[in-house]
Amino acid sequence: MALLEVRDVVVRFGGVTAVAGVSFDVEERQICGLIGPNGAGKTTLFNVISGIYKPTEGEVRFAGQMATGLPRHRMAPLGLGRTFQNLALFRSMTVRENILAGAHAEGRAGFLANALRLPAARREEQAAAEHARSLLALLDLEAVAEVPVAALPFGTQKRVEMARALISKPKLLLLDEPAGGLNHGEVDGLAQRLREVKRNFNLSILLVEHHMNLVMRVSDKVVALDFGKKIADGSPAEVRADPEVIRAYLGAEATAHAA
Ligand SMILES: Nc1ncnc2c1ncn2[C@@H]1O[C@H](COP(=O)(O)OP(=O)(O)OP(=O)(O)O)[C@@H](O)[C@H]1O
Repeated sequence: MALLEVRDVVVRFGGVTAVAGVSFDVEERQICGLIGPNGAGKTTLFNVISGIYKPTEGEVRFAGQMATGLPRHRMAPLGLGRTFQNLALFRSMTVRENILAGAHAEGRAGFLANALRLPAARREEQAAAEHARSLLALLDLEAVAEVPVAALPFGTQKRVEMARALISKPKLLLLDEPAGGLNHGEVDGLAQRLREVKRNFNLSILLVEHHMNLVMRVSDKVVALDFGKKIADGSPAEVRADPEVIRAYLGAEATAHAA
């Protein structure tokens, strides 16, 4: 059984069919890249998988459980972590505080135990602090741990967001354009970091990304969409050579040049 199963997902917005019956799987410990020209339906599908949109038809299963239509606060305990295209960090809080804020989804001790500072809550707090320390090291954030996020460059803030998503120990990490706004060197660093994160945490990653080079370098498999339909699904080499994919991208380029 695959970790994530997307089955016949359709999303309509009024008269617009943004996703027109897409199915694919993400296996355990797999990095899957979701690509496609502008308007292909990537963000819409990503929002269905992360629970922001309910599909018009079809379903998403996560670790064998139906995830479609679950309220968002029930997604993190299932093992789904995500980052956002436009960072969603607490800007006046420090890097460490932001990362720890992500640990709450994982907490089991409950509100009362936390309020009374019972031993179970204290143990959880210590474990989260320890985990935060290892994430600061892994994502090269130790030097800025006590700096408010607002004072940091965009590329560093993106690493903070990834650390915050990782502290809840997701089985599947959903990344929305992780390379967006990064410079060349930062994209190289990101490629290496994604592989390290997969190895260290034994998790799967689904990334929506415009940066083709990054997708082809880090993905174990790539799913390509065009006009809401899946046009290819395979290894990076297979998808890169797929005539439909080439046509979709060349067509998109020709349209952009004509505009
Ligand atoms: N909330 C909405 N209401 C109406 N139409 C929408 C909505 N969201 C997306 N669409 C339409 O659905 C289609 C797919 O959009 P989507 O944003 O999912 O594509 P995308 O592949 O993520 O594009 P991009 O690469 O430009 O972000 C587009 O035609 C878009 O205009």
